[in-house]
This record gives sequence, C-alpha cells and structure tokens, in this order.
Amino acid sequence: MGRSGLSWTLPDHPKLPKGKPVAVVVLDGWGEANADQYNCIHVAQTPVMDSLKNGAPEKWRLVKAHGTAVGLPSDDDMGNSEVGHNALGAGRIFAQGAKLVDQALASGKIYEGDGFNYIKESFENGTLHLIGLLSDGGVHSRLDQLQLLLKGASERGAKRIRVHILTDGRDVLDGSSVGFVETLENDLSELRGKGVDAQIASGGGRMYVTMDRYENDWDVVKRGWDAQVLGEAPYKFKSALEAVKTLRAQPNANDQYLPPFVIVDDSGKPVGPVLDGDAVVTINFRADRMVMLAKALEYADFDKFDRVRVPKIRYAGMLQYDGELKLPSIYLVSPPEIDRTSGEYLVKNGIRTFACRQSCVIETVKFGHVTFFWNGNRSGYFDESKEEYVEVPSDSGITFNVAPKMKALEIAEKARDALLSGKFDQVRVNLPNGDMVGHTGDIEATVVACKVADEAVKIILDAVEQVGGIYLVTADHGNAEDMVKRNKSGKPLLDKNGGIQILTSHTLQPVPVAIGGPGLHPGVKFRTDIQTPGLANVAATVMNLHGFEAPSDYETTLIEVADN
Ligand SMILES: O=C(O)[C@H](O)COP(=O)(O)O
Ligand SMILES: [Mn+2]
Ligand SMILES: [Mn+2]
Repeated sequence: MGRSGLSWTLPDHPKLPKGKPVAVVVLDGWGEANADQYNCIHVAQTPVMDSLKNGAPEKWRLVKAHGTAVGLPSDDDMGNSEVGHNALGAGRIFAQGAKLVDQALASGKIYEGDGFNYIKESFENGTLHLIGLLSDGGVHSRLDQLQLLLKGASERGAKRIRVHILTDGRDVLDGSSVGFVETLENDLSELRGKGVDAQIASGGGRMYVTMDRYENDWDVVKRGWDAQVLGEAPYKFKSALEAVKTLRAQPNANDQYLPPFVIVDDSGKPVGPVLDGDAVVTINFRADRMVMLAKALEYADFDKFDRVRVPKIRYAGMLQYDGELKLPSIYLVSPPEIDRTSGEYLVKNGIRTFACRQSCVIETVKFGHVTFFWNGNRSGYFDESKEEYVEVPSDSGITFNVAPKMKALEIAEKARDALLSGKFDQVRVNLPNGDMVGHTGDIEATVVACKVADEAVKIILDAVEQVGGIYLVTADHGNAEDMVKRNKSGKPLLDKNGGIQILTSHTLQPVPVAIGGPGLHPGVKFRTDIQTPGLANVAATVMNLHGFEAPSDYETTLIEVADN
C-alpha cells in the first residue's frame, strides 16, 4: 500500500502475458482526414502507416483527440500536445487548464483566491502587467479569458494596467494578430473611458519572443524580458496596432516570429516597463511555454541570462505550471491534479520506461511531451533506476520547413537500440515531424515530414519484430492531415488574393491507434462496443499489453482477447 492506502499493485491480466517489450509510438500531429491535396499524410508516401490501416477494424481504429474527450471546454476545441499526452499517459479525462480558468472566471472564484488577493496588494500604487499569448487558439491562452480578467481586475481596483502581447499565427491563422490587437485595443480604450490607465506596453511573435520551451533557447525569453520588464526592444512604436501592421509588412513577416517591440509615449519613453511594486500575471494556462519566463520572474538565483534589473514584484501565474517545482508559487487558478498516471503505475510494477524524445531548437522541443505531459505535468523521474529519458538534440536556429526530416531517424534508431538492448519493457517515442513542420504551413515540407515519420515508424517496428515485441502506434492530435482552412461544408477557403488560407494549427480530426507485433497474443483485437473512445482509452490498453489490468477508474481498454 502506498500513501493514503493506495495500492500501486496492478492486477494481472487474466489472459495476456507479461514480459513482452512494448513500443509506444506517438506521431505528433497525425490525424485522419479525407484524402485530398491538402492532406500531407495522404500525399506523402507512407507505406508503413498505410499497411497498419489495413489491419482495421481489429488492429487499427480511430479515437477522438480533441474537445471534451481530452478535457477541453467544448468539441470546437482542437487537440494539442499537452492535453493529448496527458490523456494518453493518465488514462482518465481531467478538466484541463482552459476549462478550469473558464470556470473560475464564470463563478468569480478567481477573484477570491490567494493568488488574486496577493497581486491585488499592488493595485493601489503599482501597475498590473498581463503577459501572454494573444489569440483565441485555446491551446495556451484565450483572448476572452484575458478580456474577462482585464474587466474583473479593473473592477477590483487595478488602476494602471499594461498588457504585453505575444502574437500567435500558430494555433490560429497567420495574419490574425492584427484583428486580435484591434479587439484588445478597443477593450483597453473602453477601460480608459472608465478612468483606468490601460495600454499595450510591448509585444513580439511567440516563437521569437518569450514562448520557448524545455530550456531550448534562453535568448527567446531574454528578448521578451528586455521588452516586457526593461522596456527595451529594437522596434519602438506609438501603438501596438501600428507595430503589428508595420512589422507584418516586412518581407517574409509572420505572426509567430514578429520581432520584439515596445510602445513608447510622445517623449519616446516606454509606457510599461515592470517596476518595483508592480504585479505581474502570466496569462497562459498551458505550462510548457511559460515555465522559462516563470523562472526568470520568480527565481532569486537565476543564471540563464543577465536580467540586468530584477524588479521586486508580486508575480502570479494563471495556473501553477510545474507541480514538482511548485512554479510559480503563487497562481490564480489551481491546475488539474493529474495523479496515478500509467507511467507511475508501470514503474511501481517493475516496468522500465525509455522515453526517447527529440529536443527541437528555435521552438518546440517536445522533450516533455512523453515525459512531463505523459506523467501528468510532472518533471523528473518517478524512479531513476527504472527510467531513462533520452533527448536527441535538434537542429537549431531554423524553422523546420527547411529541415523537415528533423531528427526522426535518429530518434527511431535510438528507440531501436533501446528495444534491441533488452533493457526496457516499454520504449516510448514521440515523432514530431507532422506537427512541427505542419505548424510552418509549408505543404511541400510537411509532405517530406510525413514520409520520414513513416520511415522512422518502420525502423521501430522492424526492431519490435526482431525482439518478438508488441507495438502501439498512435498520435496526440491532428495537424499534417489538413493544411487548409475550410468552410463548414469542408471546402478550402480562399484569401482576398485567391490563394488558399493555409492552416498552421492543429485540427479537430480523430487519430489512429494501431496494435501489432509478434508478441501480441493472437486473440487480441479492438473491441467494437465502445462507441466514441478517445486518447484516454490508450493507457489501459497499454497496461493490458504489458500483462496488467488497468485501475478500475481508468477509461476502459480498447482491446479484448478472444479465446482461440
Ligand atoms: O506550442 C505549440 O507549438 C503549439 O501552440 C501547439 O503545439 P503542440 O500542442 O503540438 O505542442
Ligand atoms: Mn502535439
Ligand atoms: Mn503542435
């Protein structure tokens, strides 16, 4: 028995044996959609994934990877890596950050908690700074939540508010930043009409300013710090709308990569550096791309870059971003408590886990996807003697459409070696290509990305074959299978010049789950009695493949075992 009488011991599966190595392969951003020229998975040569599909319905099926199936507020919400890998690893559906913030704002509870009361202390004499992603993407943040917080904070005494925006173009259409800035400017102007001194103070594109992840490139965070905290940036404008419009007019400009800018007053002084006595809230609910800034804002000992000036502030995150590090220590809304994940159960039942991830550079680095997210937003090992996390360093300083193969083959080779070593019961892999290249909106490059991801799957499945193991291949959400914005009837939408509107974001599409390998009991097949399974059903399935029954409160397994 563990703490509070919890038993970590999983019952033996009545029919399935233990001891077969299991490869769990997550293709990032790999959904199932109609076959047309904007479906890069369809256009690419993907013989391995195609052959898995031939195993339908017994060994290949689709599961939901978006909306309420992964704990998001509605079925209009596309899936994403955080909620997808959370569900895959935790085997249950938890109300996610987006939903928890919605609820806290709707009930007003957000204003009653310790976090808000803490920052409120600064309202009388200081400025409230809100820093975060400005869009309605719903992956890291949402504009309507920012709007409600602005209203709520000003009604509760915030007299001077500065918003530090990060333009998106990744979870929403490129170019949409202008509209979001207009909306925010209107809101701020209304607040000014009510006597609140409210303005946008700085900005920049999310992938170039602030929102790096997994400590990949601290310069990204430094650029943000300089603009947001110090009030220094290479570009200075009188208004954010002028800033975004002007910077977007530069050749090859893109919302994701706009350079940092600050807003200055008539005398050229920045309107909103962060000063002693101010309050700061990072408004993103999603953790991965806020953790680095949270460290810079919170840690007294910090050596990742020269902060130059460290104001004495009251800082709160929208959520707590890392439960293990307790970072930040003060937050407005409690995060989902994702406990008893499948990784923890398997470690405690003697399964050794090898999570092989690729660290990408300018941005993503999905290192935390099959570790941090998989383990319920928990950094670090459950048991270092049983787990090994291997990071394959990515190319640096590029967008991945120029190197769409990324490090997929190296990841696959490391996974192969792990399987062949005989040291691991589970080899867990994330292949990032479909997602990372899909986000660039470059269709040709995304086709190359899908082809190489398929080649990587082959390397892993060949190794599974060699060791007599089992594979489960799936994805965390869609992306590469649809690269065009469509109307309700599915027709591609055109922009004003007659070009197609490129979809850089994820999708609402379901994702495949395929099982097989020589170690798979011959009677195993997908059940037909679960109507709309989702990613959360995968964890129990994987536990079965290891010869265990899943805990009774896990979403049910996808498989059954016929007697033969
Ligand atoms: O952070 C990102 O790169 C995107 O907003 C979402 O992509 P991911 O959920 O696949 O990481
Ligand atoms: Mn993903
Ligand atoms: Mn993505």
